[in-house]
Amino acid sequence: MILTVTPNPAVDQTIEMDEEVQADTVQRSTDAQFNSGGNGINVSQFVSALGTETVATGFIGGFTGYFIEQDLVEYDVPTDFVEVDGETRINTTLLTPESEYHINQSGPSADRDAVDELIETLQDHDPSVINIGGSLPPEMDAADVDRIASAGDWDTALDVHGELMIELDGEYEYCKPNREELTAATGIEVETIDDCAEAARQLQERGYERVIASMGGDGAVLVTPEETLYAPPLDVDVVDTIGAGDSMFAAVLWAYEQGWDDERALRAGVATSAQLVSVKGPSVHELDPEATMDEVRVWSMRA
Ligand SMILES: Nc1ncnc2c1ncn2[C@@H]1O[C@H](COP(=O)(O)OP(=O)(O)O)[C@@H](O)[C@H]1O
Ligand SMILES: O=P(O)(O)OC[C@H]1O[C@](O)(COP(=O)(O)O)[C@@H](O)[C@@H]1O
Repeated sequence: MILTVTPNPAVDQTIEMDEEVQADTVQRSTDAQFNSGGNGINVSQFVSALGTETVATGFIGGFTGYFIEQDLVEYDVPTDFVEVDGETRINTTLLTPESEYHINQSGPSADRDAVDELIETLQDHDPSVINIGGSLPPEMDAADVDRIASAGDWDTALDVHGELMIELDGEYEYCKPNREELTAATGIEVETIDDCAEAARQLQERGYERVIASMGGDGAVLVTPEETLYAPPLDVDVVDTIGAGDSMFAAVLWAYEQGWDDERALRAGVATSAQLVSVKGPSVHELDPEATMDEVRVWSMRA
């Protein structure tokens, strides 16, 4: 079972406007919606859409935390969050004709006792894989992440900020940095596929067994202990790329969970993310990588 840990979940509020933002005047939105968010939660939604068992955990609080629990019922995602004081954050995205504005709150604190309670929750579920995704709340640090990863007989998959990736001391089975995270973790400006492979290999040397490094519309590189693979994206009409990386990671973990090899896991990740970017928003109830994964081309790169 793939269990996800979202240390700092969010209610994502998306507001659309048909004009640019101006100071000192009241403006009106044309559309607005709320979704539950945070990388781990997104991964659980995609794992569920792939038809596999999952549980979403992490820290929640207040009415916004309640919203997330209720919203996940809609997606058939069982939850087992640890409650903390304060309100789960609201992250606001403002879409105007010319620009996107993002304001992410810091969220309520999670102290050592809360992390201990979370570890007990994970142990009760006995997952085969845990996915830890997104930023850390106030008071939680890299040592807490190492502690969670080593508290059970599970594989740990990470999708956290690049700066945090290099503060960790534990051994991790999977990570999925995007371009910015690769640069933050290694200092390498990722422009070419070779840059991406080099940055991913450097991360692997720091204790990440398999690195799934994604480059948006330029595809993805998978570095394993044996080889380096590259796959370009599928040629699809892109509606938006919200949740692309989370859908890719969910599918790769899902594929490994089924015993698939590296090449098939990468194909599944590329096919699933292509399906997601072809529809509006990150909310899907069903994903079917097997319908298109044979169209994904995979090259072996020289190590
Ligand atoms: N414009 C695009 N066209 C086709 N596929 C895309 C596009 N953007 C993203 N993808 C797919 O989603 C994967 C993850 O996207 P990326 O933007 O790198 O992740 P993140 O959301 O973590 O930043 C890519 O490797 C690719 O397979
Ligand atoms: O934890 P952070 O870095 O503040 O980011 C949280 C935000 O990232 C998201 O998980 C989206 O992730 P992506 O930017 O990778 O698509 C939102 O749902 C959430 O509001």
